[in-house]
Amino acid sequence: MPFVDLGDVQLHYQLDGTADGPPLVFANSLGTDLHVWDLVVERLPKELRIIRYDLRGHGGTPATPAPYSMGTLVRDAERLLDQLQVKGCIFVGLSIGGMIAQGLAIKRLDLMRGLVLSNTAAKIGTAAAWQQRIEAIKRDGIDAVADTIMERWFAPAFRKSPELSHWRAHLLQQSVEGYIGCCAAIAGTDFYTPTSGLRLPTLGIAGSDDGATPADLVRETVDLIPGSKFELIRRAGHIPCVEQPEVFADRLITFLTEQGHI
Ligand SMILES: O=C(O)CC1=CCC(=O)O1
Repeated sequence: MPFVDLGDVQLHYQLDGTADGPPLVFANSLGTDLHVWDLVVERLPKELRIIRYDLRGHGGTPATPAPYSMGTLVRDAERLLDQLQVKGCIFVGLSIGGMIAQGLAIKRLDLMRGLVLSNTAAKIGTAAAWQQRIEAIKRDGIDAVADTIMERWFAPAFRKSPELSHWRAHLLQQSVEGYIGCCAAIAGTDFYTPTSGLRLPTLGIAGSDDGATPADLVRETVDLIPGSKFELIRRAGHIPCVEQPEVFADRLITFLTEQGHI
């Protein structure tokens, strides 16, 4: 279980692949951890240096007191990459992880040679809706909103599969403090203007049945970056790396190949 010491928190990460290979970094979504990438990572070329980490208050990274700002979450990613001496990575972010990816590219373009923005946007939802979710969870726990979240995460067919209970339990394992801390960071983020100034190779990925960041919203953000590519994954909701890992890995490998990263 490797950690980097960020001062106020020990950030948990995992390495796969080849230590001196081209770096590929993954940031998870709200209510998940680095295992959300398991089914994709196992399909990727072993020559890559694959770095996955757990957002603050998720998985093996302890929670610090909520609320968090997006600046803090971006700094966590920045310090991880600096401490691991990563330069020229392709950074893959899912949902809030994709907001962190945008924030890091805006702040430290020198760390990156490409972005993969999966099921994310420059702005997700409204501050009022996130505040309502924070209050509901403080009052009744994550369990009270878990069924609604499953509808946002997964397409109807997947919701009938036995795997649903695994991902519901996965959500409930996350720290309440970490979860509401990250909700506050999303509530306070609008990257529309700075993201439209980004100039780097970008792949956007959306799910046809995404109940949290609909495909049109993802496309609107990805289109802010000139030359970006967009892929729609059918029969997938908000977490296509879990629902359609073969397709997700295939689209990612194609992008990595086009960029000369593998
Ligand atoms: O739980 C949701 O609504 C889905 C989501 C929004 C941001 C994120 O990371 O997950």
